[in-house]
Amino acid sequence: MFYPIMLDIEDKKIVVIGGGNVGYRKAKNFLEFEGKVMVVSTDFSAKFYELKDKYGQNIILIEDNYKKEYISNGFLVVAATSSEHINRQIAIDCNDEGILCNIVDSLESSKFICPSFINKGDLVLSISTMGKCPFLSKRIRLDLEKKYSNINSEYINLLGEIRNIIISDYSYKKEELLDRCLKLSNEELEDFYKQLKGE
Ligand SMILES: C[C@@]1(CC(=O)O)C2=NC(=C\c3[nH]c(c(CCC(=O)O)c3CC(=O)O)Cc3[nH]c(c(CC(=O)O)c3CCC(=O)O)/C=C3\N/C(=C\2)[C@@H](CCC(=O)O)[C@]3(C)CC(=O)O)/[C@H]1CCC(=O)O
Ligand SMILES: NC(=O)c1ccc[n+]([C@@H]2O[C@H](COP(=O)([O-])OP(=O)(O)OC[C@H]3O[C@@H](n4cnc5c(N)ncnc54)[C@H](O)[C@@H]3O)[C@@H](O)[C@H]2O)c1
Repeated sequence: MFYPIMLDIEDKKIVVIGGGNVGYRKAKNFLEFEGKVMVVSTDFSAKFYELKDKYGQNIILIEDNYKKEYISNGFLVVAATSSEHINRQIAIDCNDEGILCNIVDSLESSKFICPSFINKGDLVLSISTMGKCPFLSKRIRLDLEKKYSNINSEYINLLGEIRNIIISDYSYKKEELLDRCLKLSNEELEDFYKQLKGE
């Protein structure tokens, strides 16, 4: 069973082996959450050079075949090569070293898996099917993206400010007020905030 968790990846060594489509998707997601990623691959798809331009020192590209030394002291490792054999070897090496690994072609050998997610600053929605059907995870993500398209980090911050006022001044009707907030448009929420502050 996989337990859903939010991991602090700041200043941790993250290694992705394999520079194709899947390795790209995994590396990009770590970078989006301010991780630092080393990618080891025999060759790289062109999109990796765009990541290098965007994220600079946070991504290191090593053009080489996989060797065990690359995962040494790793915190997280993703095996995303096109070779089933190499991916299995990476799983064995990670187990020997006690490193958490995600083996993209083997749920059974993975010690963590990557959910589909929507990142809206302080609101993160993640979806997993425990590996049963990633296609469904993606479909639900696309549906949720549409449904919650009005939510952005400004909206979450504003809700946070309003919640603070509600807790300190109106705690006796906290639920009722929060419920009202969630029914308001962004503009109406701004007005409500001003009203609460007495402006
Ligand atoms: C969610 C997402 C996140 C991400 O990749 O970070 C993700 N897979 C995504 C897409 C996707 N993956 C595949 C297809 C083609 C359709 C199909 O085969 O179903 C599509 C659809 C597409 O690409 O359109 C093929 C596939 N995936 C896995 C295997 C191996 C196996 O099943 O053993 C194979 C067969 C490979 C082969 O054929 O050789 C395994 C895994 N994929 C997972 C995650 C983990 C479980 C997630 C969960 O619990 O749902 C897990 C277990 C491990 C892991 O990768 O962490 C991302 C959507 C991101 C988004 O856009 O929102
Ligand atoms: N988990 C998922 O979401 C998911 C989705 C689709 C496919 N897959 C699986 O992911 C794997 C990779 O798919 P892809 O589309 O990225 O393939 P790809 O062919 O685009 O990329 C594979 C990369 O692995 C590198 N590579 C091969 N042997 C290597 C070695 N010995 N050392 C270092 N690098 C090596 C290649 O140079 C290439 O860059 C496949 O096994 C596929 O079955 C997983």
